[in-house]
Amino acid sequence: MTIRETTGESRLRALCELAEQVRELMDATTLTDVPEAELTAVTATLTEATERLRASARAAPQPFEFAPDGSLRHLGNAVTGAANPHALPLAVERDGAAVRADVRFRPLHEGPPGSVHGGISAMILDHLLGQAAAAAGFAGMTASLTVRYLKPVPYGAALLATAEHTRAEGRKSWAEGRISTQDGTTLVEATGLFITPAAWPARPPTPPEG
Ligand SMILES: CCCCCCCC(=O)SCCNC(=O)CCNC(=O)[C@H](O)C(C)(C)COP(=O)(O)OP(=O)(O)OC[C@H]1O[C@@H](n2cnc3c(N)ncnc32)[C@H](O)[C@@H]1OP(=O)(O)O
Repeated sequence: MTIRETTGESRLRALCELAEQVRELMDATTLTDVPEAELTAVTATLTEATERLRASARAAPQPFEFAPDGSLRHLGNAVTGAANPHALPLAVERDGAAVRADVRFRPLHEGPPGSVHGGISAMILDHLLGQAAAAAGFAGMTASLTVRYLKPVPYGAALLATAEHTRAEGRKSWAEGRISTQDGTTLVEATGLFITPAAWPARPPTPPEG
């Protein structure tokens, strides 16, 4: 894992604003019902905007880096990274070896008509379980993830995702978590095995919040 010094905060803010606008664009694209000519015109505008962004490009998304307050962050992460339009972004809060995040999926995440794609739920839980393991001091890579889909996950509703570290054995560590409604009904639950690669330090740096 390469950790670099803080990038210019003003530029990063602009990058995060761009990513947020792209999320808005993705939502609008998913739901738009404008006439075909308008679709064609917007596509031309976006093609031009895409080329402007590609005028200068990095080889990889924003890396792990230290924020001005000293915390570690990963703005390029697909789940939590504010500079990555793919991310919700999930804002993860930590309480000891447990973590929680408010989640509101969007029509963009549709799998079966009217509900969220199972792979999207699994991605959120994978990340959250990984953060729970890391919060307990056992940061690692997902070796396996078992997901049980109990009820369809709606989009548009305020949901809660929680996870906690359960046990560790050498470099292996286990966590479990779930996505629930605000009234506590579990919709999806998961257990995961995380392995700290032998090459990593024994107790790697605390992972970024959110
Ligand atoms: C901090 C923010 C949270 C981030 C959360 C998001 C996490 C992710 O999405 S990570 C991305 C997805 N995961 C990956 O890409 C992982 C790819 N796999 C790997 O890199 C490696 O296989 C890795 C690191 C998991 C294990 O490799 P390595 O350390 O060489 O394992 P190895 O030495 O062979 O085995 C160690 C132990 O784990 C066990 N093990 C290894 N792989 C697995 C597996 N897939 N399933 C079950 N057990 C396994 C072995 O049997 C062994 O057990 P024991 O010690 O009891 O004999």
